[in-house]
Amino acid sequence: MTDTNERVRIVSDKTLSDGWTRLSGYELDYTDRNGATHRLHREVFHRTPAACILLYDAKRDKVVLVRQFRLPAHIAGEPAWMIEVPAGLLDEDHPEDAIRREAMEETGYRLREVRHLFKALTSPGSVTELVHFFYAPVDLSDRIDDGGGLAEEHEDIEVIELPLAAALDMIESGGIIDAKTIMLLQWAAMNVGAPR
Ligand SMILES: Nc1nc2c(ncn2[C@@H]2O[C@H](COP(=O)(O)OP(=O)(O)O[C@H]3O[C@H](CO)[C@@H](O)[C@H](O)[C@@H]3O)[C@@H](O)[C@H]2O)c(=O)[nH]1
Ligand SMILES: [Mg+2]
Repeated sequence: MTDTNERVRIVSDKTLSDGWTRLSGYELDYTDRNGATHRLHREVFHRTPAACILLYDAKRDKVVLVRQFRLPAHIAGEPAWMIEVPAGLLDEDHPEDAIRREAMEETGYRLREVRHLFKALTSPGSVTELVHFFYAPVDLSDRIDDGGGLAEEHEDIEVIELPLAAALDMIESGGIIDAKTIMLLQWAAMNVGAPR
């Protein structure tokens, strides 16, 4: 197998925008599978890593989800108060520490056992964002706070508890259109939920 790094030489990296997310314009020399080298221009959004989690109460057969306004969904013409699994940026923390913090801030659940499932690049053609996926079993006694997000960041997060089957149905009906949420609900259907 060819060392793919030998096929890629970054020639330059120019910052095109440096707001909440840095946008770079790269020039690179890319050698294709036939051995021909081409100078390419590619733009990359530098997002930092994130984590998300499926909270599942097996006794009640319910998943714990959050609903919040997402401007990019609004701009894309999709329903913008999106139903998602709890998620957040790592902010330099270890992924498990970060997801415990985010679960508490957004849902008020204090997690006991947390399982790392897998990681995924959410949009690898243009964005560096790597998301760590977690699962935690919960029950009602773990909910020690209201959640709702951080007031100082103007987070306005509603906690929604749904039967797993109802959440799965919302994927098909278009009520849930967030990719990481769809992935975790489908993982649950395959691994922990009651057979449908
Ligand atoms: N989008 C955006 N958010 C901003 C900005 N400035 C500040 N924020 C704030 O940054 C915070 C991020 O909250 P987190 O809970 O850490 O992240 P998240 O928004 O839930 O992000 C997760 O889900 C996204 C959508 O799937 C992912 O894109 C993201 O990587 C992560 O997984 C929010 O309070 C948001 O208001 C901005 O310019 N743009
Ligand atoms: Mg969040």
